[in-house]
Amino acid sequence: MVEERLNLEPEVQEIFQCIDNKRNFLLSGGAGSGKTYSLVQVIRQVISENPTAKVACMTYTNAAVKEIEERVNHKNLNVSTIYDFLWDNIKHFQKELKSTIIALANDENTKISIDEDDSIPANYFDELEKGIQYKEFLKLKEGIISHDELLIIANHLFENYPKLSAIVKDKYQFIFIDEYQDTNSVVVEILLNHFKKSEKKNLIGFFGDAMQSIYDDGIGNLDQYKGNTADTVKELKKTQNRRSPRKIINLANRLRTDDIIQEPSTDKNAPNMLAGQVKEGNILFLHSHDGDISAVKQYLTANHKWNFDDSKETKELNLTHNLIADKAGFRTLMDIYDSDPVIGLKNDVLRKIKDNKKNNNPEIEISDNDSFDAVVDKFQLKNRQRQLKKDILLQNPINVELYNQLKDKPFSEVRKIYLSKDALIDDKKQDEDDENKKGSKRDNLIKHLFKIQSNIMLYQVGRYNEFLRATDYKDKIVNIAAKRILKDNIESLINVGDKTIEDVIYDANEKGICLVDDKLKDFKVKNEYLYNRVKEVQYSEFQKLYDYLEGKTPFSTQHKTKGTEFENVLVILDNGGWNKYNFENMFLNTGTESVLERTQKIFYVCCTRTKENLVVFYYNPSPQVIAKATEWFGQENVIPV
Ligand SMILES: Nc1ncnc2c1ncn2[C@@H]1O[C@H](COP(=O)(O)OP(=O)(O)OP(=O)(O)O)[C@@H](O)[C@H]1O
Repeated sequence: MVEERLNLEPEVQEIFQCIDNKRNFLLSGGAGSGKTYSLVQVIRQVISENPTAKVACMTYTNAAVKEIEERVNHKNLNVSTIYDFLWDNIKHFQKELKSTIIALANDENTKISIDEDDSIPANYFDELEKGIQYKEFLKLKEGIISHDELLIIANHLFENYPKLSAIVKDKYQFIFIDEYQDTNSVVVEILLNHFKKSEKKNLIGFFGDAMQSIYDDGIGNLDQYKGNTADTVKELKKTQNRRSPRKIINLANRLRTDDIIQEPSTDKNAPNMLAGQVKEGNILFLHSHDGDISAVKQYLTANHKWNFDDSKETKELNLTHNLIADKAGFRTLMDIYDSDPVIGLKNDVLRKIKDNKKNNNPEIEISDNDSFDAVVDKFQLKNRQRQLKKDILLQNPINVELYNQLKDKPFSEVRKIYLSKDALIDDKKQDEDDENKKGSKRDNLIKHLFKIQSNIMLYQVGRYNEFLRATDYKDKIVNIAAKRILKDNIESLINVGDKTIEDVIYDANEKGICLVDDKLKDFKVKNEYLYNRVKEVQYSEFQKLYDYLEGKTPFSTQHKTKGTEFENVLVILDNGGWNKYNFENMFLNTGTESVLERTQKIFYVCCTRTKENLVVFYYNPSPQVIAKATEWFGQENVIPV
């Protein structure tokens, strides 16, 4: 055996046995078992043993990307998201890409469709200047594909052109996938089935935990690929836990629904050990009849010395961004992007048009000259109480103002207005330097505001060199006088008081700190309605959103917390009529199988983030829920607030 391997964890040594035998493998382990840690060890050792081999590593969470990039920085390692990996490997095959898209668009059984009356001719994309592109939005007519199409197209390409698999296998002798459970099944199909169409050899390793598959489009588990023969995936299991104290590990073991039972690690230096002993930790189940979470936080601050200002070590986990918007102070912006009433009515009309088509109902004629208002009147949409939706909408004076902005515009224009909260709260960072990488779904207005705020923040915290690199002012600092002007300018920008977003955009532009660029100008023209709404909001509200997305508040959604760990974790269980989650049913182990499973998994993910203290808050639990909580948390730990 290679000598250095003897210093590695036993499971990592087993992985190298698989590698020696050219077997694809899966490292499974509960939360905190150190899978990410093992992944890093594997990458390092692979690079050390194969100095000329290229290694691809795909992962999801920012935390994991950061951890991997920080710990293994090597020219032969390529860390990326799965989407970027696929795109990087197919983008040069433009001829195949074009014919694949056209074939898929002409096939009625696929989701790829180009909005044309006739079937798509083979030369449809021949004139594209930039060829097929991959961006955060979809415009198939112009050859732009997005997320969902990328998967379908890549799957088709790898299935039909074995040379593609050969090229990727030649390029990367090792491909590792972190958090495999949330990988789309198409990706696994490409890697494990289509790759076989080429004789070339490479090795694929998966890392993850089936109990932490929390996205519906993920594969969930690799059960159909696991096995003991050479062409299957060999599963190796980690059972030790290095993150959490004993009480958390015991609770987590109860929550798991598979056969993995964790035990504290035997490693005396593990983070969950103190003087050679595993820490005990604390678990509490708090409940109240009024659902007042500030009372819960006061209780924890007063009785357990929690500090909610310490956003690095103390987190309150809520199910959705919407539940956080009020607490973190960005409600107006959230409402603009997520629940605009006029765009809601427009979407209802579009849905009705689609339904009519599907059900072969008589179509309502819409002419090119029809205004939005005329179309709304033609449809006469009603709510469940048989009241006209338009009338209900116009009862509110604010809505009247919004409606008036759009009512006389052509329907053909209004129908294209698309608002999504992803454009506001997507927390994937945009790497401005890398044009090929599809980054954040944030729109160009929000990206511009982020740029302004980053400038302000860098200056405020004294990171002057980074500030000078980031600000648009950088070219003009030729002497001390110029420096002084810059200082005055940024300082006057920092005092945003009750200025609106538009005031600050103009200020930052005038003072040369962050110039209004073409992207923003273009955004204003193309998204006039949205821009007009956002520009009126106070800039200080955007600052609160910025802090939230940068992890500087105590709040996180339950999904985004995957892969992270904190000293103190407060999990808010809200039974607010979700159709996909039901916490009562989870405690009672009843209800629809898929909802139960989804809820069990998200709860498992939340509880296992804890390095020290876990508190679960449940609003108005039934006696049965209390009984179960007593069994899980212990009588003394179930406390009314
Ligand atoms: N061999 C090791 N030696 C020292 N510390 C380790 C080791 N393995 C893991 N750790 C530490 O234990 C903690 C949990 O590890 P890690 O985050 O890799 O777990 P994970 O299995 O990826 O968890 P999750 O499934 O929750 O993402 C981390 O703080 C990590 O740094």
